[in-house]
Amino acid sequence: MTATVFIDGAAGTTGLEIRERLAERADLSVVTLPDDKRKDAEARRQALNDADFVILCLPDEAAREAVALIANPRTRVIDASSAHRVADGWTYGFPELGFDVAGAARVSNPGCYPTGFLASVAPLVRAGLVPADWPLTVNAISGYSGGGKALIERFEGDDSLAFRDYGFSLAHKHLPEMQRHAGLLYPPVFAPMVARSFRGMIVEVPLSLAALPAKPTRAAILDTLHQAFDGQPLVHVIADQPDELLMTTAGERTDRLDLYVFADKADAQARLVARLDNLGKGAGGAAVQNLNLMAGLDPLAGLIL
Ligand SMILES: NC(=O)C1=CN([C@@H]2O[C@H](COP(=O)(O)OP(=O)(O)OC[C@H]3O[C@@H](n4cnc5c(N)ncnc54)[C@H](OP(=O)(O)O)[C@@H]3O)[C@@H](O)[C@H]2O)C=CC1
Ligand SMILES: CC(=O)N[C@@H](CCC(=O)OP(=O)(O)O)C(=O)O
Repeated sequence: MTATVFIDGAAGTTGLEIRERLAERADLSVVTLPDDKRKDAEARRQALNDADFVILCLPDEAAREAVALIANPRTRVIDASSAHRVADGWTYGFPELGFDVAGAARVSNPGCYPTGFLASVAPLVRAGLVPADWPLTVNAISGYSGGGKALIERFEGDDSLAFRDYGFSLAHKHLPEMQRHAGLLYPPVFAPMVARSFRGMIVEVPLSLAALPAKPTRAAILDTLHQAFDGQPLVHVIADQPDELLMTTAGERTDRLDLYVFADKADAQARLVARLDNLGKGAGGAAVQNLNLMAGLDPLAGLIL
Protein backbone atom coordinates (compact mmCIF):
# COMPACT_ATOMS: atom_id res chain seq x y z
CA MET A 1 0.00 0.00 0.00
CA THR A 2 1.28 3.51 -0.79
CA ALA A 3 2.07 5.72 2.19
CA THR A 4 -0.27 8.66 2.85
CA VAL A 5 1.12 12.16 3.35
CA PHE A 6 -1.02 14.89 4.90
CA ILE A 7 0.18 18.43 4.21
CA ASP A 8 -1.07 20.72 6.99
CA GLY A 9 -0.84 24.30 5.70
CA ALA A 10 -1.06 23.18 2.07
CA ALA A 11 -2.47 26.56 0.96
CA GLY A 12 0.61 28.48 2.11
CA THR A 13 3.79 29.28 0.21
CA THR A 14 5.81 26.27 1.40
CA GLY A 15 2.77 23.96 1.28
CA LEU A 16 2.19 24.80 -2.39
CA GLU A 17 5.83 24.09 -3.24
CA ILE A 18 5.60 20.68 -1.58
CA ARG A 19 2.31 19.87 -3.31
CA GLU A 20 3.86 20.66 -6.67
CA ARG A 21 6.84 18.39 -5.97
CA LEU A 22 4.55 15.55 -4.90
CA ALA A 23 1.90 16.03 -7.61
CA GLU A 24 3.21 13.41 -10.05
CA ARG A 25 4.17 10.82 -7.44
CA ALA A 26 2.65 7.35 -7.76
CA ASP A 27 4.62 6.09 -4.73
CA LEU A 28 2.77 8.37 -2.29
CA SER A 29 -0.80 9.43 -1.72
CA VAL A 30 -1.15 13.12 -0.83
CA VAL A 31 -3.96 14.37 1.42
CA THR A 32 -4.98 18.01 1.84
CA LEU A 33 -8.07 19.56 3.42
CA PRO A 34 -10.59 21.60 1.42
CA ASP A 35 -10.47 25.35 1.91
CA ASP A 36 -13.42 25.46 4.34
CA LYS A 37 -11.86 22.78 6.58
CA ARG A 38 -8.14 23.57 6.47
CA LYS A 39 -8.21 25.41 9.83
CA ASP A 40 -10.85 23.18 11.44
CA ALA A 41 -9.22 21.51 14.45
CA GLU A 42 -11.33 18.32 14.22
CA ALA A 43 -10.69 17.84 10.51
CA ARG A 44 -6.99 18.44 11.07
CA ARG A 45 -6.88 16.05 14.05
CA GLN A 46 -8.39 13.30 11.93
CA ALA A 47 -6.09 13.90 8.95
CA LEU A 48 -3.03 14.14 11.22
CA ASN A 49 -3.82 10.81 12.88
CA ASP A 50 -4.85 9.00 9.69
CA ALA A 51 -1.64 9.77 7.80
CA ASP A 52 1.62 7.82 7.71
CA PHE A 53 3.50 11.11 7.27
CA VAL A 54 2.49 14.69 7.96
CA ILE A 55 4.31 17.74 6.71
CA LEU A 56 3.62 20.88 8.74
CA CYS A 57 3.80 24.08 6.67
CA LEU A 58 2.42 26.32 9.38
CA PRO A 59 3.45 29.21 11.62
CA ASP A 60 5.34 27.98 14.73
CA GLU A 61 2.38 28.12 17.11
CA ALA A 62 0.09 26.22 14.75
CA ALA A 63 2.86 23.64 14.19
CA ARG A 64 3.11 23.04 17.96
CA GLU A 65 -0.68 22.68 18.11
CA ALA A 66 -0.62 20.17 15.24
CA VAL A 67 1.97 18.01 16.99
CA ALA A 68 -0.15 18.06 20.16
CA LEU A 69 -3.13 16.79 18.14
CA ILE A 70 -1.25 13.63 17.06
CA ALA A 71 -2.04 10.55 19.16
CA ASN A 72 -1.22 7.87 16.57
CA PRO A 73 2.27 6.47 17.36
CA ARG A 74 2.74 5.49 13.69
CA THR A 75 2.31 9.04 12.35
CA ARG A 76 5.72 10.49 11.46
CA VAL A 77 6.20 14.24 11.22
CA ILE A 78 8.25 16.66 9.14
CA ASP A 79 7.91 20.19 10.50
CA ALA A 80 8.90 23.02 8.15
CA SER A 81 8.48 25.66 10.87
CA SER A 82 11.10 26.81 13.35
CA ALA A 83 9.19 25.38 16.35
CA HIS A 84 11.32 22.25 16.86
CA ARG A 85 14.75 22.88 15.37
CA VAL A 86 16.62 22.60 18.65
CA ALA A 87 13.93 20.65 20.52
CA ASP A 88 14.58 17.37 22.36
CA GLY A 89 13.24 14.32 20.55
CA TRP A 90 13.49 15.95 17.13
CA THR A 91 16.01 15.14 14.41
CA TYR A 92 17.41 18.07 12.46
CA GLY A 93 16.46 17.48 8.83
CA PHE A 94 19.84 18.02 7.19
CA PRO A 95 20.89 14.52 6.09
CA GLU A 96 24.04 15.75 4.32
CA LEU A 97 25.40 16.86 7.70
CA GLY A 98 24.99 13.35 9.11
CA PHE A 99 21.62 13.59 10.88
CA ASP A 100 19.74 10.25 10.81
CA VAL A 101 16.60 11.43 9.07
CA ALA A 102 15.66 8.05 7.60
CA GLY A 103 15.02 6.45 10.98
CA ALA A 104 13.39 9.43 12.68
CA ALA A 105 9.78 9.82 13.76
CA ARG A 106 10.02 13.62 14.23
CA VAL A 107 12.07 15.66 11.78
CA SER A 108 12.49 19.42 11.89
CA ASN A 109 13.41 20.97 8.56
CA PRO A 110 16.28 23.45 8.75
CA GLY A 111 15.54 27.15 8.24
CA CYS A 112 16.42 28.57 4.84
CA TYR A 113 19.23 30.85 6.06
CA PRO A 114 20.68 28.17 8.40
CA THR A 115 20.79 25.73 5.47
CA GLY A 116 23.32 27.94 3.69
CA PHE A 117 25.18 28.90 6.86
CA LEU A 118 25.51 25.37 8.22
CA ALA A 119 26.60 23.84 4.92
CA SER A 120 29.48 26.32 4.70
CA VAL A 121 30.47 26.42 8.37
CA ALA A 122 29.68 23.13 10.14
CA PRO A 123 32.27 21.06 8.19
CA LEU A 124 34.95 23.69 8.94
CA VAL A 125 34.20 23.67 12.67
CA ARG A 126 34.16 19.86 12.72
CA ALA A 127 37.53 19.79 10.92
CA GLY A 128 39.05 22.28 13.37
CA LEU A 129 39.64 24.96 10.71
CA VAL A 130 37.27 27.34 12.54
CA PRO A 131 37.34 27.16 16.37
CA ALA A 132 34.03 26.69 18.19
CA ASP A 133 34.46 30.08 19.92
CA TRP A 134 35.20 32.04 16.71
CA PRO A 135 33.06 35.22 16.39
CA LEU A 136 31.34 34.56 13.06
CA THR A 137 29.09 36.90 11.13
CA VAL A 138 26.53 36.03 8.45
CA ASN A 139 25.22 38.38 5.78
CA ALA A 140 22.34 37.01 3.78
CA ILE A 141 19.84 38.06 1.18
CA SER A 142 16.54 36.29 0.57
CA GLY A 143 13.82 36.39 -2.03
CA TYR A 144 10.64 37.87 -0.56
CA SER A 145 8.76 34.52 -0.63
CA GLY A 146 10.98 33.69 2.37
CA GLY A 147 8.56 35.70 4.50
CA GLY A 148 5.53 33.67 3.32
CA LYS A 149 2.21 35.11 2.15
CA ALA A 150 2.51 38.27 4.26
CA LEU A 151 5.85 39.39 2.78
CA ILE A 152 4.80 38.36 -0.74
CA GLU A 153 1.75 40.63 -0.39
CA ARG A 154 3.92 43.45 0.92
CA PHE A 155 6.42 43.35 -1.96
CA GLU A 156 3.84 42.64 -4.67
CA GLY A 157 1.49 45.30 -3.31
CA ASP A 158 4.10 48.07 -3.30
CA ASP A 159 6.22 48.50 -6.46
CA SER A 160 8.37 51.10 -4.74
CA LEU A 161 9.71 48.58 -2.24
CA ALA A 162 13.17 47.53 -3.50
CA PHE A 163 15.00 46.06 -0.56
CA ARG A 164 14.51 45.25 3.13
CA ASP A 165 17.21 45.20 5.79
CA TYR A 166 15.96 43.73 9.09
CA GLY A 167 16.76 41.56 12.09
CA PHE A 168 18.03 44.55 14.06
CA SER A 169 17.01 43.04 17.40
CA LEU A 170 19.89 40.59 16.85
CA ALA A 171 17.55 37.87 18.06
CA HIS A 172 16.49 36.30 14.77
CA LYS A 173 14.67 32.99 15.23
CA HIS A 174 17.34 31.16 13.21
CA LEU A 175 20.20 31.90 15.63
CA PRO A 176 19.68 28.90 17.98
CA GLU A 177 19.82 26.33 15.17
CA MET A 178 22.81 28.05 13.54
CA GLN A 179 24.73 27.95 16.81
CA ARG A 180 23.69 24.45 17.89
CA HIS A 181 24.16 22.62 14.63
CA ALA A 182 27.41 24.36 13.69
CA GLY A 183 28.79 23.44 17.12
CA LEU A 184 29.52 27.07 18.06
CA LEU A 185 29.94 28.58 21.51
CA TYR A 186 28.29 31.86 20.44
CA PRO A 187 25.56 32.57 17.91
CA PRO A 188 26.81 34.35 14.78
CA VAL A 189 26.02 38.03 14.25
CA PHE A 190 23.30 37.71 11.60
CA ALA A 191 22.41 40.41 9.07
CA PRO A 192 19.46 39.20 6.93
CA MET A 193 18.06 41.19 4.01
CA VAL A 194 15.30 40.78 1.44
CA ALA A 195 15.49 41.73 -2.25
CA ARG A 196 12.81 42.30 -4.88
CA SER A 197 13.19 38.75 -6.14
CA PHE A 198 10.44 36.18 -5.62
CA ARG A 199 12.75 33.33 -4.64
CA GLY A 200 16.46 32.74 -4.17
CA MET A 201 18.97 33.20 -1.40
CA ILE A 202 22.61 34.03 -0.87
CA VAL A 203 24.14 33.37 2.56
CA GLU A 204 27.62 34.72 3.08
CA VAL A 205 30.13 34.22 5.91
CA PRO A 206 33.19 36.49 5.76
CA LEU A 207 36.32 34.95 7.30
CA SER A 208 39.70 36.43 8.12
CA LEU A 209 41.88 33.43 7.24
CA ALA A 210 45.01 35.20 8.49
CA ALA A 211 43.48 35.70 11.94
CA LEU A 212 42.23 32.12 12.36
CA PRO A 213 44.52 29.97 14.56
CA ALA A 214 44.69 27.21 11.90
CA LYS A 215 45.35 29.78 9.11
CA PRO A 216 43.44 27.66 6.58
CA THR A 217 44.01 28.24 2.89
CA ARG A 218 41.22 28.42 0.32
CA ALA A 219 42.39 25.03 -0.94
CA ALA A 220 42.07 23.51 2.54
CA ILE A 221 38.56 24.90 2.95
CA LEU A 222 37.50 23.62 -0.47
CA ASP A 223 38.99 20.24 0.29
CA THR A 224 37.11 20.03 3.61
CA LEU A 225 33.82 20.95 1.93
CA HIS A 226 34.42 18.50 -0.92
CA GLN A 227 35.04 15.71 1.59
CA ALA A 228 31.96 16.66 3.63
CA PHE A 229 29.59 16.62 0.66
CA ASP A 230 31.22 14.07 -1.63
CA GLY A 231 28.52 12.17 -3.55
CA GLN A 232 25.65 14.32 -2.25
CA PRO A 233 23.41 15.08 -5.24
CA LEU A 234 21.90 18.30 -3.86
CA VAL A 235 25.01 19.97 -2.44
CA HIS A 236 27.62 21.16 -4.92
CA VAL A 237 30.98 22.56 -3.90
CA ILE A 238 32.02 24.89 -6.71
CA ALA A 239 35.73 25.43 -7.21
CA ASP A 240 35.35 28.43 -9.57
CA GLN A 241 35.41 32.01 -8.32
CA PRO A 242 32.99 33.91 -10.58
CA ASP A 243 33.16 37.73 -10.57
CA GLU A 244 29.56 38.06 -9.43
CA LEU A 245 26.50 36.10 -8.33
CA LEU A 246 23.16 37.44 -9.56
CA MET A 247 19.57 36.97 -8.43
CA THR A 248 16.81 37.56 -10.98
CA THR A 249 13.41 38.95 -10.04
CA ALA A 250 11.65 35.63 -10.68
CA GLY A 251 14.47 33.53 -9.21
CA GLU A 252 15.50 30.00 -10.06
CA ARG A 253 13.37 27.10 -8.84
CA THR A 254 15.84 24.50 -7.66
CA ASP A 255 16.60 22.09 -4.82
CA ARG A 256 20.34 22.49 -5.30
CA LEU A 257 22.63 24.11 -2.76
CA ASP A 258 25.80 25.56 -4.28
CA LEU A 259 28.80 26.38 -2.08
CA TYR A 260 31.52 28.81 -3.16
CA VAL A 261 34.75 29.82 -1.45
CA PHE A 262 36.18 33.17 -2.55
CA ALA A 263 39.62 34.25 -1.32
CA ASP A 264 42.34 36.72 -2.15
CA LYS A 265 45.61 35.52 -3.68
CA ALA A 266 47.45 35.56 -0.34
CA ASP A 267 44.78 33.51 1.43
CA ALA A 268 44.40 36.27 4.01
CA GLN A 269 40.61 36.66 3.66
CA ALA A 270 37.76 34.54 2.41
CA ARG A 271 34.03 34.81 1.79
CA LEU A 272 32.08 31.56 2.10
CA VAL A 273 29.00 31.89 -0.06
CA ALA A 274 26.04 29.51 -0.20
CA ARG A 275 23.45 29.92 -2.91
CA LEU A 276 20.06 28.20 -2.78
CA ASP A 277 16.36 28.59 -3.38
CA ASN A 278 14.67 29.49 -0.08
CA LEU A 279 11.64 27.48 -1.25
CA GLY A 280 13.79 24.58 -2.52
CA LYS A 281 16.55 23.19 -0.30
CA GLY A 282 15.53 26.01 2.08
CA ALA A 283 11.98 24.63 2.58
CA GLY A 284 9.89 22.52 0.18
CA GLY A 285 12.72 20.61 -1.50
CA ALA A 286 14.24 19.72 1.88
CA ALA A 287 10.85 18.50 3.14
CA VAL A 288 10.41 16.23 0.11
CA GLN A 289 14.02 15.00 0.40
CA ASN A 290 13.41 14.12 4.07
CA LEU A 291 10.09 12.46 3.26
CA ASN A 292 11.77 10.27 0.62
CA LEU A 293 14.41 9.18 3.12
CA MET A 294 11.92 8.51 5.93
CA ALA A 295 9.62 6.50 3.64
CA GLY A 296 12.52 4.57 2.09
CA LEU A 297 11.68 5.83 -1.42
CA ASP A 298 13.89 7.05 -4.28
CA PRO A 299 15.88 9.78 -2.48
CA LEU A 300 15.66 12.16 -5.44
CA ALA A 301 12.00 11.59 -6.41
CA GLY A 302 10.18 14.87 -7.01
CA LEU A 303 13.29 17.00 -6.51
CA ILE A 304 14.48 19.69 -8.91
CA LEU A 305 18.19 19.27 -9.60
N1 LIG B 1 8.77 30.70 2.90
C1 LIG B 1 9.96 30.14 3.08
O1 LIG B 1 10.92 30.35 2.30
C2 LIG B 1 10.21 29.25 4.25
C3 LIG B 1 9.22 28.99 5.19
N2 LIG B 1 9.50 28.14 6.25
C4 LIG B 1 8.52 27.91 7.31
O2 LIG B 1 7.41 27.19 6.82
C5 LIG B 1 6.24 27.56 7.55
C6 LIG B 1 5.19 28.04 6.55
O3 LIG B 1 5.75 29.21 5.94
P1 LIG B 1 5.16 29.83 4.62
O4 LIG B 1 4.59 28.77 3.75
O5 LIG B 1 6.20 30.73 4.10
O6 LIG B 1 3.97 30.71 5.27
P2 LIG B 1 2.59 31.17 4.61
O7 LIG B 1 2.11 32.28 5.46
O8 LIG B 1 2.76 31.40 3.16
O9 LIG B 1 1.67 29.90 4.82
C7 LIG B 1 1.25 29.44 6.08
C8 LIG B 1 -0.08 28.73 5.89
O10 LIG B 1 -0.51 28.22 7.15
C9 LIG B 1 -1.90 28.50 7.27
N3 LIG B 1 -2.26 28.49 8.68
C10 LIG B 1 -1.97 29.43 9.63
N4 LIG B 1 -2.48 29.05 10.83
C11 LIG B 1 -3.10 27.86 10.63
C12 LIG B 1 -3.81 26.97 11.46
N5 LIG B 1 -3.98 27.21 12.77
N6 LIG B 1 -4.29 25.82 10.92
C13 LIG B 1 -4.14 25.54 9.62
N7 LIG B 1 -3.48 26.36 8.76
C14 LIG B 1 -2.96 27.50 9.26
C15 LIG B 1 -2.03 29.84 6.61
O11 LIG B 1 -3.39 30.10 6.31
P3 LIG B 1 -3.85 31.41 5.46
O12 LIG B 1 -3.59 31.04 4.02
O13 LIG B 1 -5.30 31.52 5.77
O14 LIG B 1 -3.01 32.53 5.95
C16 LIG B 1 -1.16 29.67 5.37
O15 LIG B 1 -1.85 29.04 4.31
C17 LIG B 1 6.64 28.66 8.52
O16 LIG B 1 6.83 28.12 9.80
C18 LIG B 1 7.94 29.18 7.93
O17 LIG B 1 8.76 29.74 8.92
C19 LIG B 1 10.68 27.49 6.33
C20 LIG B 1 11.68 27.70 5.43
C21 LIG B 1 11.52 28.66 4.35
C1 LIG C 1 12.74 36.71 4.18
C2 LIG C 1 12.16 36.35 5.53
O1 LIG C 1 11.40 37.08 6.12
N1 LIG C 1 12.56 35.20 6.03
C3 LIG C 1 12.09 34.70 7.28
C4 LIG C 1 12.63 33.34 7.52
C5 LIG C 1 12.01 32.36 6.58
C6 LIG C 1 12.28 30.98 6.96
O2 LIG C 1 13.26 30.38 6.70
O3 LIG C 1 11.40 30.42 7.74
P1 LIG C 1 11.84 29.48 8.84
O4 LIG C 1 12.21 30.29 10.00
O5 LIG C 1 10.71 28.59 9.13
O6 LIG C 1 12.99 28.76 8.35
C7 LIG C 1 12.54 35.55 8.45
O7 LIG C 1 13.59 36.15 8.41
O8 LIG C 1 11.84 35.50 9.46
